[in-house]
Amino acid sequence: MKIPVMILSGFLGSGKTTLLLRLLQETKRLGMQPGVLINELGRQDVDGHILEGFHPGSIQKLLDGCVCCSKKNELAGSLQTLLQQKPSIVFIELTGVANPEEITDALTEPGLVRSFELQQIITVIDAEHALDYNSIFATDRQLVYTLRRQMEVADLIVLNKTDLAPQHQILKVENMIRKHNEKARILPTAHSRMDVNPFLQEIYEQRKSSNTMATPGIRTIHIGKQAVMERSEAKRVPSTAQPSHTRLSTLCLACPPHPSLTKEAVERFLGQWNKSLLRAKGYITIPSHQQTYLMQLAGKRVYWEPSSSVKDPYLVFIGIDLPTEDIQQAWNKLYPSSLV
Ligand SMILES: Nc1nc2c(ncn2[C@@H]2O[C@H](COP(=O)(O)OP(=O)(O)OP(=O)(O)O)[C@@H](O)[C@H]2O)c(=O)[nH]1
Repeated sequence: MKIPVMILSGFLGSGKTTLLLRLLQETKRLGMQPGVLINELGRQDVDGHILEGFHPGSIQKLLDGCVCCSKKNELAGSLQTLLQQKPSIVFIELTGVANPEEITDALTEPGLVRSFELQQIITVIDAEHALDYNSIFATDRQLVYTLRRQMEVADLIVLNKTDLAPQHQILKVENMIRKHNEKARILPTAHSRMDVNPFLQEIYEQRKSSNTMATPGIRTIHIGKQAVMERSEAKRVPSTAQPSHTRLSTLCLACPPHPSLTKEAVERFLGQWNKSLLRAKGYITIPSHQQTYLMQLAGKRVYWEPSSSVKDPYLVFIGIDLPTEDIQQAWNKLYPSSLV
């Protein structure tokens, strides 16, 4: 029986990892064995740390590039490694700038098609910021194209961060999504909180009975109480896909503890680069609190979450035309590591 694959797509910071955690909690509850493939643009792995404790050994990481372009050749190897763990389901969390159809294409290649079967593409949309992206990225047509494809090829759209957007804005985002995808169910959520059991229960039952019910080209998707039959090939567009991004770059800053490192100072530093900075995340130890935090800049918001300490704290920046050298120099000036 082929291993079902669930792809999680959606722009940077929309809530993919938050949803992945929910899916993993439910797979654990059902006693299923998940395999996870995480792809991150930065060299340092932030999401992998967040998932620590979940099924160690069954997480593969592809760092420092996007699996739909520069890391594409490594996708098959990572999936083959996961295969050795005999997972009952595989989740692939894409980078925020990945075009999911590139991965669906890769899954149909000879080395993988016999082992894996695409079950579902879930795209997570940030209700607070989605409407701004078209104007923010007006000059980067490839990125606008990618964001559109993320919506168009989705089977389910999780409209997340509804706690941060007024109702009239949520309706506008729904209309925008509908223009790009007439069929997919749109599920408004906060903190990617949704009932993931129906997705997994069906797979669990299928694998228990090893009963291949699927008619070729048709799959049954259960969302909540609704079951939708649809022809999968209708949405699978063969590779006219383009690489998903052009001007994106990443930077990793080392953050050894420094006496003047405070949350406020870090937020001021992030604000300095807000023209080009799209996302930042990483681990920082604040000496005055004697505490390490997972810091996340997503959209215009900064989140601080207490975390267990990490060996070498770091921050990953992701942005368009990011002035990486200027940022590095400014950081070194503020926090020379020799002062540690
Ligand atoms: N207020 C609010 N915060 C959220 C919600 N969902 C996620 N967050 C926070 O937003 C930040 C980014 O969430 P992630 O789940 O890491 O987003 P992501 O899509 O995986 O991000 P990338 O992997 O960088 O693309 C985290 O600090 C989350 O706690 C939500 O619905 N409401």
